[in-house]
Amino acid sequence: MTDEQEKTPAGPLRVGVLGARGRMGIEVCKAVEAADGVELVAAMDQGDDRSAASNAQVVVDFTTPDVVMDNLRWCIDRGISAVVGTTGFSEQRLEQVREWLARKPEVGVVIAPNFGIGAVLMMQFAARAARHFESVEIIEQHHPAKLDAPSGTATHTARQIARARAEAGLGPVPDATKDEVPGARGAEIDGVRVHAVRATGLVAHQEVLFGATGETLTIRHDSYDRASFMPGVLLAVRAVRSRPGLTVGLDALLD
Ligand SMILES: NC(=O)C1=CN([C@@H]2O[C@H](COP(=O)(O)OP(=O)(O)OC[C@H]3O[C@@H](n4cnc5c(N)ncnc54)[C@H](OP(=O)(O)O)[C@@H]3O)[C@@H](O)[C@H]2O)C=CC1
Ligand SMILES: O=C(O)C1=N[C@H](C(=O)O)C[C@H](O)C1
Repeated sequence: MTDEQEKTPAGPLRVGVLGARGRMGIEVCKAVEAADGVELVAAMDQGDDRSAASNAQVVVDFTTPDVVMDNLRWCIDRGISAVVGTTGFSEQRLEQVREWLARKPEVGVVIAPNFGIGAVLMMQFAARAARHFESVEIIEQHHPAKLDAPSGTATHTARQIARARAEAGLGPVPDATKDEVPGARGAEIDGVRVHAVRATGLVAHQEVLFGATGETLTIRHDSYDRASFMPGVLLAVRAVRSRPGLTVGLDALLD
């Protein structure tokens, strides 16, 4: 992209997609092609030459946790903003992205564990409920082709709940059970139990179960179709260049 082209006003926002032949990538390409004010300029998958996306102003990444960091570095080095749905972002990875961005202060990156508006609200409601209940467990349910467990959404939810519990001064979740079979009580993320279910027919679902004396509260979200993620993806694509630095989650974009 020459300086002259970059200065040219108006024109649709040029979007590239990485992971374009995957389940999410296919939906994203369709959504970008159908949306106003954005143009799909590159649809790249495994084995394609990524440099075809060099003229994009925003790259959307739905690939795999093992390649996403390399893709992000590539985008940031070229001054391309990025919207990332790929999972696997530990605190260390987020810190690494912040370091790369410090050298390119004009670039924006949005990394969201879930682009479903309902899912974002489900996580917010769970964080809000957390301080009122001594017990909490997360049950995430996905299609069996999903590569990672627990889901990025469940991990993010668990961390937010743990933070809210700590701020409220709650101790550990009560649990006298001894695992007779390893894994019977699920995984533990920051002290919150997370159970991952995989079954044909599912897309992406999560329940957060809270318990207190004499009552339970269940907060549940279901994505029945990957189209459910597209309003959030397009929102981030349109907003990312006006949000330099790293934005984690869609919350700030929905306010
Ligand atoms: N944040 C959100 O709202 C959502 C996040 N996700 C996450 O998005 C990711 C993708 O999910 P999904 O679409 O179901 O997975 P898929 O496996 O269907 O798609 C991933 C695609 O990325 C391709 N790929 C692998 N390496 C590269 C590379 N280096 N460059 C470009 N493309 C590459 C894969 O190719 P190949 O198959 O040949 O390896 C595949 O086509 C997962 O981490 C998932 O958890 C999913 C749904 C919603
Ligand atoms: O792989 C998926 O399908 C999904 N991945 C994301 C996650 O791990 O949370 C988002 C959504 O749950 C679908």
